[in-house]
Amino acid sequence: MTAYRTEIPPDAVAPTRHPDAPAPGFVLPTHYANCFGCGPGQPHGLHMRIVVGEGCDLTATFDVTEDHQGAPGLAHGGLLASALDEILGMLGHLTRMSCVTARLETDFRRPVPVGTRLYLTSRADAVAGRKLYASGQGHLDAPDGPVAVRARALFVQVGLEHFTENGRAAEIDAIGRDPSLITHIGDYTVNP
Ligand SMILES: CCCCC/C=C\C/C=C\C/C=C\C/C=C\CCCC(=O)SCCNC(=O)CCNC(=O)[C@H](O)C(C)(C)COP(=O)(O)OP(=O)(O)OC[C@H]1O[C@@H](n2cnc3c(N)ncnc32)[C@H](O)[C@@H]1OP(=O)(O)O
Repeated sequence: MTAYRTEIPPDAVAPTRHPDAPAPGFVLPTHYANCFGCGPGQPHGLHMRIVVGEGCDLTATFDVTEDHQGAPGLAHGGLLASALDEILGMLGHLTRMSCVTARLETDFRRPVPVGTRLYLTSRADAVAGRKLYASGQGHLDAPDGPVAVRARALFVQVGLEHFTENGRAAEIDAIGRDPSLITHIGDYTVNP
């Protein structure tokens, strides 16, 4: 079995913000209405609202509630990793790469109490062919608050067939009936 790593390879280049990437301040639309991370149609989801930054970077806030507990009054680590996965994966909107998470490394540096507002950031660090390397973190209660969680990730660009060939037929068929359930990379209105 391959021992995978997330180190940026020597042939990687700096990520390029696509000329048609949304402007700083733009709130990215959900990529799938039933996504656990950002979908409005997902009652148990995180409902993250992700905002485009000045470079190849994004920000979001995430309010930790009693629904997110792992230990009494503290956030579940896997759930915090999910929030980071979401804001990292959405970087593909800036580089115009439709990606899935191949690897996600998370450091939990401080406990995150219920009632915390986490200020999340992500940025694209490098691109090597289909591979997008990214990093992100979550600050406690203020954009410059203490770092509670941080992550490094590798995303791999995939075609539409990744979803159509692997997703359950019921959900794929539902998109066929209602294409507004998904937003493809680049398929949004910047100035509605
Ligand atoms: C009609 C329906 C359409 C629906 C579409 C709707 C929306 C989607 C569009 C955009 C998404 C937008 C935003 C995303 C927002 C949120 C983020 C959430 C994202 C997720 O939550 S997504 C779920 C979890 N995710 C998976 O479910 C992936 C399962 N997985 C696979 O599907 C394959 O594993 C895949 C595709 C990753 C690779 O497979 P593959 O066959 O295409 O390519 P291959 O294996 O050759 O890897 C290529 C190069 O990556 C290196 N590599 C691969 N894996 C590595 C690892 N772990 N560590 C280090 N390096 C790794 C290789 O070493 C090689 O490197 P090299 O080229 O240098 O040799």
